[in-house]
Amino acid sequence: MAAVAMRCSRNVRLRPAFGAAFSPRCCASSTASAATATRAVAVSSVNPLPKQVKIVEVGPRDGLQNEKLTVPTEVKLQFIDMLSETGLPVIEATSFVSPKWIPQMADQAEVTQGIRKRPGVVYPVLAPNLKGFQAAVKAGADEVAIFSTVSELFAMKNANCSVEESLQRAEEVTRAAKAAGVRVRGYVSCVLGCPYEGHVSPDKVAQMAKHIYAMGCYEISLGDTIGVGTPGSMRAMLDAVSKEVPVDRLAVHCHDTYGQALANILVALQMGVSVVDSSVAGLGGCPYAPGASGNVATEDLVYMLHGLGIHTGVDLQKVMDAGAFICRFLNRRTSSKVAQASCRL
Ligand SMILES: CC(C)(COP(=O)([O-])OP(=O)([O-])OC[C@H]1O[C@@H](n2cnc3c(N)ncnc32)[C@H](O)[C@@H]1OP(=O)([O-])[O-])[C@@H](O)C(=O)NCCC(=O)NCCSC(=O)C[C@@](C)(O)CC(=O)[O-]
Repeated sequence: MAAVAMRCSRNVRLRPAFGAAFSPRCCASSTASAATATRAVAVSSVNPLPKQVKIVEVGPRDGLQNEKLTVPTEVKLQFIDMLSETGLPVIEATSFVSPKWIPQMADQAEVTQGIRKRPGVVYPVLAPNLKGFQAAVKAGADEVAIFSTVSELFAMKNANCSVEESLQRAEEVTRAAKAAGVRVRGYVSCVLGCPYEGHVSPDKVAQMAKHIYAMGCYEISLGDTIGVGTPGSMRAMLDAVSKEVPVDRLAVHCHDTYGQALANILVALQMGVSVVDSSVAGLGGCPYAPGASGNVATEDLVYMLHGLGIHTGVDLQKVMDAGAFICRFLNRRTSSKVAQASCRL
């Protein structure tokens, strides 16, 4: 990795994430000070780092889609409303997929209709096919996301179709969306490895990204679905993809199975990417990607970006509060290292 040059910076003091009474599993005591300091540093690299990064919060969708415990609609709405107060510019709210496949998203219409939309915040929803798109629009969604993959076996397990069929479905959605004036984001899954097929060629990812971009998606999110990537494979993949799609139209979506997510994101930033997906408390994972763990935690991403002096517009404390809220409901420990550290665990 490139040499790190320190420069003068102000300390950032994180207040306690939440009180002991609020989350006893998480906080040892109400006096936990969580005095964590960060220094803004300049990372010298071939390309300058972006001054600003757009964070796409996927917690309410990717974060909850694989949870065993059914999360009531009111809890999801409170969670989304808390996230809306954090300064996050994009919050992926739910997915209009089959409830037989993803029972946790069965209340997609109620969630979409119930969000207290904050001006300036975008609330996309996943729509794998025309049926999902029409239901999403009927429920008031103003942006949708389609998904495909480079892996035949993953496409079959995840969406019960071939890659070709998934692209046909995506094409139908993007066409209908264009006619309806709805913006579409595109996901490509398994870009750094597939749970069924193993190694994935960067050129194949580049061709898929190009195809989906040509359909009219305004942004392509490159998913390391099972979190097997390394800074090396991320660099090789982005090298290939950025020859086909402008880098300012790319996002990265990193699961953290092997603990490489932040390192991979840093490489992506060095290569000019300035949109990053993340999930509060590190929740998430595709139910049809065995072995996948959660996404990079939004708290950890914000902490790193702010430490690099990169603007996000996000209030870390408020994100930690939203993470504590959902973890308390799920009765699970946060996967965010920053939230754990701030609780002095
Ligand atoms: C894609 C389908 C719907 C195809 O599902 P299918 O069973 O192949 O479709 P079908 O057309 O044969 O329809 C079968 C039944 O599903 C219904 N149906 C059909 N479409 C819909 C719809 N949109 N919403 C609600 N219901 C739907 C349809 O009406 C019918 O109902 P029935 O007659 O049996 O009662 C299904 O396979 C599915 O829902 N899969 C779930 C995929 C999913 O949500 N995976 C997780 C998200 S992707 C991900 O996490 C990766 C990502 C994006 O985060 C990035 C990364 O990490 O890489």
